[in-house]
Amino acid sequence: MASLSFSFASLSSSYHLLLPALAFILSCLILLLTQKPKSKRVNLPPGPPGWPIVGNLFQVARSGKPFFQYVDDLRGKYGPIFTLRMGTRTLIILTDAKLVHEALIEKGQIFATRPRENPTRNIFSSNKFTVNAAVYGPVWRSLRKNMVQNMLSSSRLKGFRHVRETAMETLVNRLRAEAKANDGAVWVLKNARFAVFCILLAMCFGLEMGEETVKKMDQVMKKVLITLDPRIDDFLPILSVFFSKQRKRALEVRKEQVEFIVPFIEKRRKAIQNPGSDETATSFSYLDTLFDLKVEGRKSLPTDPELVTLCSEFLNGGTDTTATAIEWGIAQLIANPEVQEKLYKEIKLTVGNRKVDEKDADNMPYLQAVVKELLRKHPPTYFLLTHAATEPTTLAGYDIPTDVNVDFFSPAISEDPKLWSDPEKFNPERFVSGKEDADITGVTGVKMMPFGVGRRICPGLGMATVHVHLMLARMVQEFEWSAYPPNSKLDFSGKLEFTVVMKNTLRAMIKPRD
Ligand code: HEM
Repeated sequence: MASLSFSFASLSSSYHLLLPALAFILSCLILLLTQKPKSKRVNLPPGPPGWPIVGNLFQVARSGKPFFQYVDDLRGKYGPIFTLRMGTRTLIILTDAKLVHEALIEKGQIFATRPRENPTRNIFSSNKFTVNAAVYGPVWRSLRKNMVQNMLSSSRLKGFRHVRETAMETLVNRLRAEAKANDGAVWVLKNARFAVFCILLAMCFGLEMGEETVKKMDQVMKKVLITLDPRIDDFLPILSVFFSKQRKRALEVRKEQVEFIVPFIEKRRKAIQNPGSDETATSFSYLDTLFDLKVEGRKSLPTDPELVTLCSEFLNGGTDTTATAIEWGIAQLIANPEVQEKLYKEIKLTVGNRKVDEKDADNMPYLQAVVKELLRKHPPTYFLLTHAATEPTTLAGYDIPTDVNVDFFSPAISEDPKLWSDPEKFNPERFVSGKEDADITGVTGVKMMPFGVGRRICPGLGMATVHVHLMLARMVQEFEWSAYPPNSKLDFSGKLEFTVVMKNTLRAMIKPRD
């Protein structure tokens, strides 16, 4: 889930702000130089030399490269663990599977917390009152346990089967209608996103919602994500005086989010207080588990704004991540028609003429291999997964203080030639033969980490897997996918938004199967 990591996407565009701020920074530098040196030197991992106060911010901004590219280039020079100083923030970046295992599995408890947040994020996380943002401790345990046991366990998931079935029908119908109106061409991400958003909305609020409400809800969520994009003053808080307009804007967006979502919370509350009174209400929802949730160490129940935050986390956690996986998946099936054909044959052989059901995935080893390869090659949140240490510790002989971000750069692992044969190639066969299998939870060894590993591993892993298998299988069962414009070559470069999406949003041709 990308709200978990900094996107840095807008950093280069803030470059012009750095120069006028320089004078301000220099005066602070004088102050800094007059300070006494600290008694004990900390032995941090190596990294590019930076300037006082701003650290490596200038280099990153001036490089003109996307931040993930910049990080990727550094690992060639500094090895599997290195340090970047982004203003007042220190990032220690890990790019090696063994080190990830040491940090997140062997020393899992130490690296299970999150670093301090910037003020904007604190507003939208109700001061760290979400599973993702909570520091490792009682609040995190209570929220995570509730989400996993009451919503994401396999028995709970089964209860929402009808929601997924309806969403799949809607998806197929929308694709058919869009293709009919556009000579066979459809947008992939947008349609996949809509389908999964509808599923999560129904699970979250337990209310049937019309298309217009769904769209409005989506707009509100997107506005929040844009507001959360990091700004230069997140790294140089002394510049925050220049960003009062943006701070005011963040408060306005939060107000809009709360005012839009609270009426749905009230509607659901009334529906469960008076069963049968609301015909749009379904039998169970995430909200039902939150109304009376007793959180360890807190006397009060969650407030309405906190419920808004928790619902938003549920929706955001699973929407873009899953839709992004589908976009890359369809792109790979187009680029590798033999894989698409083999998958279609497996679907035909397994289900005959009826529609694919989510249980069918258990009997489709090739579908499972395609999805695993897809998550290896294109982990949707492949950028930095951000953790922090609960106590000072060491990794690879270097000191890891508690006030630094410990970031995991997962593509370096899932494309490591020491771990994978021909890692650049999209090749589901590697998983069919069993020669190159990988434990996706990382417990027995880390080779890929699309859902993270260790105590903070994505709690939605099971649900996300069901969604990706089902959606991909249905989309291939119903349609033959090819490039748009016909015979054109796909560009597989990515760009960092909330997740790592295709740089050129995928539009594809579909032909209904017989
Ligand atoms: C393909 C889909 C998904 C992908 C690739 C994905 C990926 C991730 C990743 C990489 C993390 C960070 C792990 C870490 O910090 O080490 C994470 C955390 C999280 N994800 Fe997902 N996720 C997906 C779907 C979902 C779904 C469907 C939900 C729930 C509705 C969800 C809820 C969360 C939450 C709450 C966390 C925070 C966990 C914590 O801090 O304890 N995710 N996810």
